[in-house]
Amino acid sequence: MSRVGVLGARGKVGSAVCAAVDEADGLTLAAEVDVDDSLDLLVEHRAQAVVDFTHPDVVMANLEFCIAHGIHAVVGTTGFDDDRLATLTGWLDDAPGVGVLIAPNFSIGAVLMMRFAAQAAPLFESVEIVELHHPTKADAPSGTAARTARLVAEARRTAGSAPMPDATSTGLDAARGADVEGVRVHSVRARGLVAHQEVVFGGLGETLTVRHDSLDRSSFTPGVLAALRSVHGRPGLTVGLENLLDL
Ligand SMILES: NC(=O)C1=CN([C@@H]2O[C@H](COP(=O)(O)OP(=O)(O)OC[C@H]3O[C@@H](n4cnc5c(N)ncnc54)[C@H](OP(=O)(O)O)[C@@H]3O)[C@@H](O)[C@H]2O)C=CC1
Ligand SMILES: O=C(O)C1=N[C@H](C(=O)O)C[C@H](O)C1
Repeated sequence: MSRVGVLGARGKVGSAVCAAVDEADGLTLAAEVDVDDSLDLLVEHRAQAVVDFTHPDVVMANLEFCIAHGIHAVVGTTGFDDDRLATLTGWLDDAPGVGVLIAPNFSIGAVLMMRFAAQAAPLFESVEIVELHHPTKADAPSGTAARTARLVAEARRTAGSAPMPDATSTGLDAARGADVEGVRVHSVRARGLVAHQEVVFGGLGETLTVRHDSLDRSSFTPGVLAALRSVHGRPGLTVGLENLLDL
């Protein structure tokens, strides 16, 4: 039986996670923490693991506290670059036995979308990513899109792919999207959307579009519960839900 604290408990995903933990066998919802609540609640309520769906600006301070107090963490909050991951690894080196699992996306469909995109990447001349989200999202591009772009870029580098064709020589700033390791990423924000992504591949006389849609935030909770059930057995840093799946 693991006692779970949820950080960002009143947020869009955090509230869905609280409900899922509350109903899950073998997990107890021990603490619900949101903005302006003290992290000491986690210690007072003897949380053994936390789930963090807060904000990129606060997630590092949350994790520093948890690791220092020997609390495992399952993290959905975005904003993890190489510097942040290196800092986390340093903290974890000083806290043997503590596990932190970060996933840019906890939905099974998104994990498969990233995997399929990486598989297709060396086989097409062109690839661009379009991510579409609700307008209350703080970060652009999304963590999922950034991760997909890096996986695609790595697959193309490994295969020795030629540069993508693109004759653009004039245009408005940002019209061609953000450049993530040479892969163009376009971010759409619109009311009504939840979380969606298309990876568009182009080859001679054909295109392939790999698309994933999270239609409801319940899409993230099975992955979060699976991570909670395994994080205590994975000391150190794990990045990506795919590490828990037999793909
Ligand atoms: N990896 C994944 O599968 C997914 C990741 N995400 C990511 O998760 C994060 C949260 O997303 P979402 O739920 O949509 O956002 P919300 O804004 O709906 O929820 C975040 C919650 O955290 C609260 N909060 C802010 N600061 C703190 C703090 N220091 N301690 C505790 N709680 C705090 C916010 O309060 P207030 O509003 O008052 O600031 C809010 O209630 C984002 O980074 C998002 O990109 C989202 C979906 C899936
Ligand atoms: O903010 C969101 O909503 C989401 N954030 C994550 C991201 O940035 O990739 C995961 C999913 O796209 C939903």
